[in-house]
Amino acid sequence: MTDKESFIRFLVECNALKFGEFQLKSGRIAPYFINTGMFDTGRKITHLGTHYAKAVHRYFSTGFDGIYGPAYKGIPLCVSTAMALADMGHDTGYVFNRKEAKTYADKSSTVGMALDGDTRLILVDDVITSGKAIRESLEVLKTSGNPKVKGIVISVDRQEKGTTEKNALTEVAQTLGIPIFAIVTLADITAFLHNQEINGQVILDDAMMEKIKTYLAQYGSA
Ligand SMILES: O=P(O)(O)OC[C@H]1O[C@H](OP(=O)(O)OP(=O)(O)O)[C@H](O)[C@@H]1O
Ligand SMILES: O=C(O)c1cc(=O)[nH]c(=O)[nH]1
Repeated sequence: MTDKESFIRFLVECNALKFGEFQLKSGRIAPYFINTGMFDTGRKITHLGTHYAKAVHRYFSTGFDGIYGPAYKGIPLCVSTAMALADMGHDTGYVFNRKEAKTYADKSSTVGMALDGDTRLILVDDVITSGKAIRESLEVLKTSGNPKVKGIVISVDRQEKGTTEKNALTEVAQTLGIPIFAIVTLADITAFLHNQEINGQVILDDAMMEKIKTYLAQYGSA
């Protein structure tokens, strides 16, 4: 089994990949959803952090000072990635933002390592759909020391349109000049799961595959 296949299997076994009908942040109604909140035990989040740490190391080596995870789902992602990187011999910082402003004691809008204009971060997030969340999370940093974001690693590129017809990941990478890498794409997921039995069950059958194709006809952009 390839690394990508074992990651997809892990998504399925933790129920982090669901098929059905879901409203997304962008307002799109999608036939599938990735919920990294389902990595809800120490073992699962450790395993997830290891996948992210390997990807961060593969694409960015040690050229960064910390891992930034946008709230909320990015919080366990940045912590578990930093822990896994430390286990791999690269002790690095981590930081996440507050979604709501805090008005007393430590009022800063980020929690974790100190940030300044020389800090080099890697942003980790769960998925990219339209790219809105990633753009918003980069804005937050401008008023929090203005660190440099050297790259972005996500679990799944849903391979959808951004603000134009272009793929959201490519659009964000090009307009912001930040390289983005996904552990897997939707195409990897469908290629592996279509009519494939996992623990005795096919979760992506022909009918669901048709729904995904219909959705992609409207929002897809590979
Ligand atoms: O590319 P986009 O169209 O922006 O969509 C993807 C984003 O939407 C969700 O964020 P949300 O703020 O809903 O996440 P949370 O559950 O972590 O608070 C998800 O965690 C991604 O970050
Ligand atoms: O676009 C979204 O809002 C979204 C998609 C997805 O697969 N998972 C998620 O948490 N959010």
